[in-house]
Amino acid sequence: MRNNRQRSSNLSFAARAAQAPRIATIESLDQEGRGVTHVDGKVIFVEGALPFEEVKFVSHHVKATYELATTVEVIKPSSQRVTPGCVYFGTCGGCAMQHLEFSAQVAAKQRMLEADLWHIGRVRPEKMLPPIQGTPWHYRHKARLRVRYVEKKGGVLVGFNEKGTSYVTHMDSCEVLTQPVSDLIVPLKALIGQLSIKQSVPQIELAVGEDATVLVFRIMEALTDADVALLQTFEYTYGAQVWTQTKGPDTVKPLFSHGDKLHYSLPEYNLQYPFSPIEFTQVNPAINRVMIRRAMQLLQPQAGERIADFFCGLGNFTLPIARSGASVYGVEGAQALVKRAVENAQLNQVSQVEFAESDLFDMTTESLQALGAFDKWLVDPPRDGAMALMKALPDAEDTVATHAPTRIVYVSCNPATLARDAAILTQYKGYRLTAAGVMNMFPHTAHVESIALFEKI
Ligand SMILES: C[S@@+](CC[C@H](N)C(=O)[O-])C[C@H]1O[C@@H](n2cnc3c(N)ncnc32)[C@H](O)[C@@H]1O
Ligand code: SF4
Repeated sequence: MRNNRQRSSNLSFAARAAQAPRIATIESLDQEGRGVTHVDGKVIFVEGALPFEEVKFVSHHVKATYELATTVEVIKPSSQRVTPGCVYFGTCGGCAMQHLEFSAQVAAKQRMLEADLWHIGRVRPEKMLPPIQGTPWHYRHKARLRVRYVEKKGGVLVGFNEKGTSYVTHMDSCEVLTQPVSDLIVPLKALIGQLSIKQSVPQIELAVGEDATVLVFRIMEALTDADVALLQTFEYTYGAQVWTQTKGPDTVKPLFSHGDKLHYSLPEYNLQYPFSPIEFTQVNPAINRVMIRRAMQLLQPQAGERIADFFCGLGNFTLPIARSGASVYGVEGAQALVKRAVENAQLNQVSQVEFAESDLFDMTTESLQALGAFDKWLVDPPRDGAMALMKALPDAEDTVATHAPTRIVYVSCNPATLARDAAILTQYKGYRLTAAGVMNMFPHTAHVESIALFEKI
């Protein structure tokens, strides 16, 4: 009893001590863009601090093995520290790295990729590819904006969540959304404030195509005639199409049935991609074009080859691969995207493609063999990676199996799962990791997008 009491009073003393400002030198950046330091052997993640800086910080979460802290003063700033370009940086959870010079962000992401490949996958790429980077601002063509009616904050909030909370940021603009969409935030707040159902609009999904912008209002109650009139005036005034979603994805539809369709294009391959606002498309179309060019350079598709595009979505890589003359088999888990990919192939008159709907997390050696042999693979999985697919490949010592591709180009949005899958490929399946590199698809966030080439030994 006495010991317990003593331990709890010691703990609260430790917690109190941790809440007093302390000083430390930052060692590195973590996967979320926070500074990392160690004090008395305990790791501390310091929001707002950069490597090599001396900072004064205060902990707000004290655990036995780690602490979460916030910078209260930068005593010795990094030479790479810059003034954030957005006034909401620090409060808004949408960005994590605006205080770090842009090219240093890309270098930090490359270090994160190399660290994961080594620490998780025990593999180093034979060659690091030059990073792919584009414009740092106003690149974002897809986003989900939260909406909240908060009377005491003066009405409706429209924006991203505040960092680490479920509160909506009090914001009037955004430096990473396209400029026309950023300019819509204030009018959207005014619009929703006038709706009879202003407390029943939890989010707006936005999608920007080359000729159209669509705002999908999630609505939990029926619109009145007066609401519809207000939304129509908004669409007419600002040129952004108003769509609604009442329940599941199949209830997404335009409120007023007119206007150009959403689409993006890949001029290098003479391809057009119509898409629906809630279908997966890459958020940064400029980087997408460069990424596809890089993927083609690594894959080297040739006429006469048979190539698989796993996690193919609406055919973003499938159709450019097919333009080489190779025949391509695209596999995707979402039925709507498979349908869209088939339509896109027809629209672009690409004939030597086939698409199939399948859950690739359930892939087995037998189901992979049943697809027939492929010369090469392109793999672009979600954050969970493609472990089942990698495990389904024949083992390195299996010299009889014929379905092992000579090249695998792996596009990844999560370096940790890429590294795990790289370990399978290099340790068990007889592949070398011949090249890897980062693509700054999401500037100012800590999100690391990368591409890797595996070649059969
Ligand atoms: C990162 S996206 C890539 C899509 C496409 N390659 C592109 O560039 O637009 C990942 C895709 O994997 C699909 N997906 C997610 N889980 C899946 C699963 N278990 N089986 C098959 N596809 C899946 C998603 O629907 C999405 O289209
Ligand atoms: S997401 Fe937009 S509003 Fe939020 S910090 Fe980034 S630029 Fe600013």
